[in-house]
Amino acid sequence: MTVHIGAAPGDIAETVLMPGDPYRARWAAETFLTDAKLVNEVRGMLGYTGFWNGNRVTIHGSGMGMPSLSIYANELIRDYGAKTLIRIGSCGGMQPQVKIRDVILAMTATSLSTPSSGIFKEMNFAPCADWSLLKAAYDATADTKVGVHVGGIYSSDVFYDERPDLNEQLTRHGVLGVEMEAAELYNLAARYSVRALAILTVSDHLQTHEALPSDQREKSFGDMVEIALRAAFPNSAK
Ligand SMILES: O=P(O)(O)O[C@H]1O[C@H](CO)[C@@H](O)[C@H]1O
Ligand SMILES: O=c1cc[nH]c(=O)[nH]1
Repeated sequence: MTVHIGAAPGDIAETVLMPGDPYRARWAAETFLTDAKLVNEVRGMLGYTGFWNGNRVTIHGSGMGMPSLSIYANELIRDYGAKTLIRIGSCGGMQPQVKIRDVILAMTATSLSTPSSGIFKEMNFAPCADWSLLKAAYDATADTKVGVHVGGIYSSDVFYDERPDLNEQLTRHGVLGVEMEAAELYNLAARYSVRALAILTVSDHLQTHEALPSDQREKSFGDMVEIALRAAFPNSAK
């Protein structure tokens, strides 16, 4: 047990899928895993461990924002031995070719600040995805019908943004979408020599102002979960 995770030692798999929303964790575990067991519910942050095609996997919420993600990712890596962490999140589209429900594989994540900014100080560290996971995820999209984009995203500290000028510059520089956790996940993965990738489904669009309702953000992102599982276990027969 840690301060924020009630799981017993050994209850967490080496591969962890991390949605921001704990109810998305429950939905994904119930939909994709066999023998899924609830291993954490401290503060309502649900975590489940079960099997996908015989492979042991945990699906655990991160909460919203990098400070929250940092707590869970630190404890999962340092106390429970997680080795592969894949964020399965929602994001806002920032380019015209990025459509609602498309999937983004985040190669890198720009940020204004992260919980690691205090360590990096004046350095502009470039957090990036694990190449083997990114490639496996891209390969896994070959059979999907959803639109897929690979590139940079923006990890914002805020959802209600008062700096439209920043979004303008990010869009101008090809950033595909905005969310709130990936940059710190990539920082922590680099620090502790584990693998990380953020896979995001576009839930709303900053230019068209289309938006999916919250129940669909919780329960309808099956393509993304399937891509994440196939990326984590590329040799597993489907
Ligand atoms: O859908 P999740 O994974 O929570 O991700 C996105 O949604 C939340 C904001 O609504 C933030 O956590 C953002 O990163
Ligand atoms: O952080 C987020 C997540 C989804 N959509 C957004 O616009 N921002």
